[in-house]
Amino acid sequence: MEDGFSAPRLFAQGVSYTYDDVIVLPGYIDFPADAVDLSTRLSRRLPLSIPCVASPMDTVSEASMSIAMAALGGAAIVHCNDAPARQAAVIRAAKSRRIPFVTDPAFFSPSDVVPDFGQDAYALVTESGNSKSKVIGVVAKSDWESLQDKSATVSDYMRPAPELVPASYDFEKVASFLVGGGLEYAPLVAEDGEVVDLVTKEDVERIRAFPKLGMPSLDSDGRFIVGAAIGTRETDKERLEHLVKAGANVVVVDSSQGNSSYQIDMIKYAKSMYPKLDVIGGNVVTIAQAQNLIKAGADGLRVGMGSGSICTTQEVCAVGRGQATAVYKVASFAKDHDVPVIADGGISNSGHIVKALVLGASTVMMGSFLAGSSEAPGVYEYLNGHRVKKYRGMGSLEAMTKGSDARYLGDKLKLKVAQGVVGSVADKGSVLKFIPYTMQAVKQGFQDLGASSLQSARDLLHSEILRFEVRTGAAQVEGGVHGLVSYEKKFF
Ligand SMILES: NC(=O)C1=CN([C@@H]2O[C@H](COP(=O)(O)OP(=O)(O)OC[C@H]3O[C@@H](n4cnc5c(N)ncnc54)[C@H](O)[C@@H]3O)[C@@H](O)[C@H]2O)C=CC1
Ligand SMILES: O=c1[nH]c(=O)c2[nH+]cn([C@@H]3O[C@H](COP(=O)(O)O)[C@@H](O)[C@H]3O)c2[nH]1
Ligand SMILES: [K+]
Repeated sequence: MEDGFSAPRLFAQGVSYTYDDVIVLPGYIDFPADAVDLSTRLSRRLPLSIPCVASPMDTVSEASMSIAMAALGGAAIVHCNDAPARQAAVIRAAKSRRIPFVTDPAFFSPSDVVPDFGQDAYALVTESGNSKSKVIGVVAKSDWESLQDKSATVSDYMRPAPELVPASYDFEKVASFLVGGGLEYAPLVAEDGEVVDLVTKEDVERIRAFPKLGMPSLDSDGRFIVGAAIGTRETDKERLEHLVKAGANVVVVDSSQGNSSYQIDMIKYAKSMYPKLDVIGGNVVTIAQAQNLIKAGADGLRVGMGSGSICTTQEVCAVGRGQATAVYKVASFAKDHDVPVIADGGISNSGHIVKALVLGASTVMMGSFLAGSSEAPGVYEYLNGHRVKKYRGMGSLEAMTKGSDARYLGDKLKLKVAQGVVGSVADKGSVLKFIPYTMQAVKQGFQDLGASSLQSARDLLHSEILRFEVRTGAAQVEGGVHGLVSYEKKFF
């Protein structure tokens, strides 16, 4: 007897469904959750060990996020709401190290007086007071605080030059260098002599308290894989050159509606200039859009229009698609061309990730899910007693105005209409902690539906063994916490 709907039948009803509308029926379990393999591809030639990608947004993805996501086995796409040289510098910073965090220490010169330590316990002293000159000592904030004579120069109370660690060392190597050597701190130094960071014993302890890191995303030189966004203007060709020189492993052509002559030309240009570079196109939500971008040479597709948490496109332009339908339709088409699909936007819990992957996506791209982390750009603020970080749409007036110098140069006379909002999200701590828990939850979801890998989920989907149903409003209420006077929702 038939039970539930197959995906083709579910998505052929003329209804735009999103993740919360659908539910996956359980399958048969004959393996432990830990055996679920979430390894995948970001684009045709770029493998990842977890299906997570950080959005190219200026409140999400810069160096710190790129490093942490690559260390976890995912990736981040550095946003392009900045001058090309600045975006390239972010890529270089991310690729200059193999540890999963950035501390961004202060640099002083020996003649400095009244140094500003910021939040740091230590700062580096170099010959000319910048990262490009030789390390000659370290100053501790505590030493400065206990100084009687505050007019002393840094050279009067600095500690001797510390032992240096090559920036190519990964976290475990740096940790054993510090701990094994009984050291308090050590500067990370690149091959060209530039000081990349200062790692302390406290950093090592903090990272060791997080779940153990899995297989990081590394390029053939053993450096972290980092992606970058570009636009579709003439000036983006020059940006692309900067990014490729900086070592970007993949570029995402970043438009809300990717099926345009502008984007098709840009994909063709990028593929002809840099044949070894994977180029991801988007955004798309239909088969016809996907077809054009694949024909132009796209190595990956970003799917989602209006599904983002900060996104007002569907309200403003009346165009878009429910995200579950969009992912299923585009992924079903793209698989026949061996083009991986990124389900972009609308992810607010691990169940959404399971649904996106089960419907054919190879990865999920997340903005709001990551924007409250310590790795996202910006500082924490307090709002009605909650610790929050700012999160804004790249189509919000604020972001458009900020990017106007770079992105909208020449468009100054055009009327700008926002397709996004500015808001804030709750502090979530480090992605190095909550992404491993999220991945464990995704593995449990895969186990419940009887899929031990992304490929096996896809086989179940296309053989129509995997069954779905639409949830009514009441079923959605039932599926959430209900009927309690009060409760606390703790994820891990
Ligand atoms: N995923 C989504 O649903 C949405 C995402 N966004 C995000 O907001 C940001 C801005 O997106 P868009 O507004 O789509 O930026 P965009 O730069 O792709 O497009 C802005 C406008 O410029 C036009 N344009 C693009 N290239 C051109 C060229 N070479 N010559 C002449 N005109 C050209 C486009 O047709 C469009 O009217 C992106 O980061 C995007 O990801 C914005 C809205 C929706
Ligand atoms: O309509 C939009 N207006 C915007 O201003 C905007 N900025 C980002 N995005 C898209 O939203 C995705 C992130 O969505 P989430 O916060 O739901 O993860 C991102 O990855 C983008 O695809 C926008 N969409
Ligand atoms: K939305």
